[in-house]
Amino acid sequence: MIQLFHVYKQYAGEAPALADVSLDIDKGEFVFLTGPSGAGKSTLLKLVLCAEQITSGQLLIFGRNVARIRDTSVPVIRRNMGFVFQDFKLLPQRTVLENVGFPLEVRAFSPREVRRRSLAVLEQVGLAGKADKFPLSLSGGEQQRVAVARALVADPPMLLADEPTGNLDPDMTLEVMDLLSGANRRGTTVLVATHDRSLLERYRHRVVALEAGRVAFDGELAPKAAAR
Ligand SMILES: Nc1ncnc2c1ncn2[C@@H]1O[C@H](COP(=O)(O)OP(=O)(O)OP(=O)(O)O)[C@@H](O)[C@H]1O
Repeated sequence: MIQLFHVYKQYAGEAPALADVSLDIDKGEFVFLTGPSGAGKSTLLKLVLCAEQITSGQLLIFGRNVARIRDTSVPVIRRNMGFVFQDFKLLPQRTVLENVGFPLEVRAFSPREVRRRSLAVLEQVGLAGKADKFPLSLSGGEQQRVAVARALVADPPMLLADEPTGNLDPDMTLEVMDLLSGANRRGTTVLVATHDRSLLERYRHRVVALEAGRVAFDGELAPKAAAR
């Protein structure tokens, strides 16, 4: 589903943000991307989201070489992805229901269908009662769940999340992780960047650890470390 071959990403600075990264993420996988601050996690997600371009190497997304992709094709690729950011990126002037329905609106679903599906996914994240509220009147955890609902509403084949639990307390963290795991069980490929080692140990998924832009580890944590 996502393949990187010897990918380098160099911003203006001297050291590359990603150096010689080769990875293969299959359909239906749940992958944690981890590593210290500055290791390149967000950069890798941005490349997959086509928000940044690789400097060299090859990146295939849904089998498509995106190094030579035209700007007009980017929305087509993104239509197959949901994303969750640490800072939520909710639209403050729109209600919770409207925020969640946004990905369906851009896909030209009828207003009735947008409402039906948005309410259903809000129910799933335990926020049906907040549908008519505005995001800023919600707690951080609730806003994050709205962001997850928005990412899931269109049932995307692929979900990307950058520190989706970074602002949450332990209970909310588990709730958000359970939502992501539920989507994965229904077939969505999930890629989550996180610093939080306890998540890696609690959820037995593939772990890709980056260090200074390079893959330092790729596999499952040893059973001893994976306290369940
Ligand atoms: N737009 C940019 N311009 C220049 N350098 C950048 C840019 N974005 C990231 N970098 C640099 O690239 C490197 C990797 O950054 P990145 O944000 O991908 O790391 P990260 O692992 O996500 O870190 P964090 O956990 O702190 O978010 C860092 O050295 C960072 O300073």
